[in-house]
Amino acid sequence: MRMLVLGAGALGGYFGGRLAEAGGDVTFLVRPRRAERLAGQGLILESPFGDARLPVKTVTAEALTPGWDVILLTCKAYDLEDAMASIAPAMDARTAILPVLNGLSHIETLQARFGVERVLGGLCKIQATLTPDGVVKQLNDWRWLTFGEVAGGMSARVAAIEAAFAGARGMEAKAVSNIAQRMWEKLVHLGTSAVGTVLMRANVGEIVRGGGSAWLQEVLARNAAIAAHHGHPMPESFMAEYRALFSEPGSAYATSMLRDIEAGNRIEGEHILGFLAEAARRAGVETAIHDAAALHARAYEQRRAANRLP
Ligand SMILES: NC(=O)C1=CN([C@@H]2O[C@H](COP(=O)(O)OP(=O)(O)OC[C@H]3O[C@@H](n4cnc5c(N)ncnc54)[C@H](OP(=O)(O)O)[C@@H]3O)[C@@H](O)[C@H]2O)C=CC1
Ligand SMILES: CC(C)(CO)C(=O)C(=O)O
Repeated sequence: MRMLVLGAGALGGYFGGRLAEAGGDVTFLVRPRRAERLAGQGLILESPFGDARLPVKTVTAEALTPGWDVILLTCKAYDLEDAMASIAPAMDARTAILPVLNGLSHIETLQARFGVERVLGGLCKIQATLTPDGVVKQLNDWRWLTFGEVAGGMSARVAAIEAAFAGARGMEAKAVSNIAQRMWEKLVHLGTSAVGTVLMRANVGEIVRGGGSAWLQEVLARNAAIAAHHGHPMPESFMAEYRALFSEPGSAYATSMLRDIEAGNRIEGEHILGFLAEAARRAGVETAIHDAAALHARAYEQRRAANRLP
């Protein structure tokens, strides 16, 4: 299976790197600065499952030609337009796009551009980051890449992707028959942790130790109500797992959005927090907390644009 990975950041670097390490046919579609760094130092992974420094194949957008089975799309939501323009020359009738972005609305955007049949659903449960010196760091043992046909059911192509990743260490890739439901579950999970950690500028343990466990549970309940209104009720087993996750006083759990804020980077505020606030309004769920989180993200972006970050 020929895989093109757009982006060699936290997720692209980690999952693409693990597949390359296992002998998979992987090429990274990167911008010139990252291409230069990868050529110089290789792709460096630091992970509880074993570190690696790998020579990897790269290509830049101008040199891209068709002939890929899968494009693993790992950009941030604010780069989606540019990423779609970059992958367009790679697309042909056999190519499936597997996006791992958080959120939901990118699926329709990709379908509108490339056709419904070209786009898979996908999500990741992992905590990883790209350090300023170009190292992909996995921060704990979360390692799951989950994907499937947006319309539901299994297919030869998603089974083939699962098989391609089978030998890769430090990750578990799974094809599922209900990816739409699973993406809503991820949004409820991420929505709770992003609203919580971004509004409080603290990790889950710090919020809980500060007396915020009940508040996090309320955010979780509201996100579940939003998902239910949109046709995706959360199973009780899911709620039990995340009620426990959001009550742990010792937890160091934080989101990629909080890490980006702390590093002064752009964030996916509208794509995740703005989307959730709007979805809450449509669902008739009390919106005050979601509105505050979305506003907080917008105010952060304003401050960043004004060059006034500490
Ligand atoms: N990090 C995490 O722990 C998790 C992240 N996610 C989600 O996964 C998605 C990706 O996040 P993450 O991996 O952290 O992001 P990163 O910023 O670490 O990586 C994204 C990469 O995409 C590259 N990119 C963007 N546009 C293009 C383009 N047109 N051509 C080539 N490369 C491009 C960027 O390259 P450049 O360096 O050139 O800008 C960047 O390196 C997000 O939606 C995030 O919310 C989900 C679960 C966990
Ligand atoms: C929910 C979480 C923390 C884990 O995958 C995530 O998606 C993120 O940090 O962006």
